[in-house]
This record gives sequence, structure tokens and C-alpha cells, in this order.
Amino acid sequence: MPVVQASQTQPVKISINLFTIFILITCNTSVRIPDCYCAISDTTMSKTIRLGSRTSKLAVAQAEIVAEALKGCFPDYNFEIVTKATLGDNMQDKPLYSFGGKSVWTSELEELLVSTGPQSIDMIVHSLKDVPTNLPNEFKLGAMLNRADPRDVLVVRSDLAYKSLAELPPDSVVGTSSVRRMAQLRRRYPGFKFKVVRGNMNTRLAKLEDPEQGYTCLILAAAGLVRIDLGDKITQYLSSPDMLYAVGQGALGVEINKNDEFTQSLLDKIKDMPTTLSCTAERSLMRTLEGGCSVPLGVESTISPENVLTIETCIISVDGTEAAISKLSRKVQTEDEAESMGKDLAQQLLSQGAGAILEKINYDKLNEH
Ligand SMILES: NCc1[nH]cc(CCC(=O)O)c1CC(=O)O
Repeated sequence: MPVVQASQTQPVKISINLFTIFILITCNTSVRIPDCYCAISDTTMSKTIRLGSRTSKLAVAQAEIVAEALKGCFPDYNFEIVTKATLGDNMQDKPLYSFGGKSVWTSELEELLVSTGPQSIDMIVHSLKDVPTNLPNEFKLGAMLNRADPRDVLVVRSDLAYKSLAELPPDSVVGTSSVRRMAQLRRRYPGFKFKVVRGNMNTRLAKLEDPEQGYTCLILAAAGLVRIDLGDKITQYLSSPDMLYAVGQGALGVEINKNDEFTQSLLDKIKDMPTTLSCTAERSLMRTLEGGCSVPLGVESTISPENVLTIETCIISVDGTEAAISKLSRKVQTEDEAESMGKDLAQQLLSQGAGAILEKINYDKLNEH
């Protein structure tokens, strides 16, 4: 589907056939629509809602998921995707931790959210993982939805036959820029070497395949690969105890102006409750531990049909030698209860020694710059 760049103003409309709308109405929690139902229609005079997105293929795919879900619930409105690059997209040669936890994926799009000009947008679709736990005061998360497989995956260079982390030679070169991923791998595979790799998914995969770069494998998010139809690159799905994923990984987060009740009322129809409860608890856990600095926190969450939420969490020292690990299971019915569960789990993790590990990480960060 064509997409409008923030500097242009050609509208893109999504129309969805009646069969799809029927499916959406009959299964009121499911909002996934195959791409083939998405088409461009001629202009109409009805109200247009504008969704902001970063420019990458993954970001646009995610914005389309939200636009199509909204179109399914509100067929009389037009939905248009507006793209804009962010600092994180433009500064691809630096590892992300060198930005000091700033909102590298959100600020430029937030400017469009407050703008009243022709470029203005009504909402921003993010990978929830990239949304800071504390948003600027004038914005809020209007919805969390569509958590796909949240796990990290191993992608081995295609000319190598290794099928799992355990099969990799001890001195393999792992491409990742994530402290969370590095620390967890060092703990269980102390011989691995690490090399920073930045850029969008396609760029990273191209670097992996270039022998000059010397990577054996990458660690990436399953959801990102699957959403851009590169799921066939996955060598192994990772899980506890090898690798816990990032807070919010695999889910979408939609940011809006705090006072925008109209857009909120649209999003209330498509938000996903199990995703909202799990990710609210995960984000509350992270917010409690952060104190202004980003933390390399791993989580693994499941939520039962009866809303029993179980979260395992870990924080590992950067060298992989120290670990604080904790797990909590509790029935949660509301977002407030999920918030409290996250706070309680943070206290539990601190009592397992997370405080000392975090202090060391923050001390090292200060001395790096
Ligand atoms: N940090 C970048 C980023 N932000 C969201 C995703 C993938 C999609 C997701 O995790 O929801 C990725 C790539 C990755 O971590 O491999």
C-alpha cells in the first residue's frame, strides 16, 4: 500500500470488502486482516484519520495493521498513513545506548501530533518496545494491541549449518547492539564475541550475509521478521533460560494527544486486553527500576484465559557474571492491577540483588562518555 511521506500530501485510502467486515464483527477481539483485503479507493468526502509511522518497512507494516483494524470498525472513515524518519533512523552508525535513553524513535512524530498544519496526525503507531515508559506530559498510550510472537530469535548466516545457540562454535561473532541480549548470552555462552549492528531489519540481514563483516549470526525480534515476511530467516526461537525478551516486544503501541477523546474512543474499539494487561505490567516493572536510565531488563510473560498473568524477569550484569531473576503470578483484571503487579515484581527483583547490578551498569555508562 502506498504511503504518504510527511513532506507530501497525497492521501491513501484503505477499503476493505464486506466479507472482512463480517469477519471482524463476528469475532470482535480479532483485528488481523490479510493484506489482500487492503486496496486503494477513490477519494471520498468522509472524515480522514491520519496515522503517523516511521519510514521503515516494518514501521509501515505495523501502521497498516492498525489502520486496517480501525477501518474494520469504522468503515465510513478514511485512514491515511504519514511517514517521517526519526533520530534513531537517521543516526544508524551509533549504537543506541549512546543516545542515553532519549526518545530516539518518537520525538519527530510527536511534533506532528501537536502540529495543527497540513502535516498533522491523529496518532502514532510504534513498536511498543520503542516507546519510553514515561511519555512527555501532553501524550499518552491510547492502545496496546496485536502482540505477535514476543520472542527473540537466532538468525545464523545462511552458508553456515548451525541450528541453535548450543551448536555455535564458542567464539562465534554475534551481531546485536542490545545490552539486554549481550548480557544474557554472555551468561550462558561466555566465549561469544559481540559486534554492534544497526539499521533496519533488511540492513542488518544484509550485513550478516556480507562475509567481510564477520558475523556468525544475529539476534532479532521474531515479530519484526515475521511482519516483513522474513520469518523464513529464523534459525531458532529463543526463550528462558537462554533469552528473555524486551518489555513490550512484539506488541504495537499507539500514542495520542492526552486530551484527544475522539481518537481515544476509536482506539478503545481495537485495543487488545490480554496485550494491554501483560504489557502494562511489564512497563510498570521497567519504570520502577529505571529511575531515568534505560535498563537491560528481560521478561517472559503469559496470560491465561482467566487473566492469570505470569511474568519471569531478569537483569544480568553486562559481563554476564551476575544475575537477578524473579517470577510472579497473579490474577489481574484491570490496568491498575497490572501496574501494581509490575511494581511488586520490581521490588521482588530488587530483593534478589538487581539494585547492585543496576548501579554497576549505570556507573559504567557514565564513565563511557
Ligand atoms: N530496537 C529496534 C526494534 N524495535 C522493534 C523491533 C521489532 C519488533 C518488536 O520487537 O516489536 C526492533 C528490531 C529488533 O529488536 O530486532
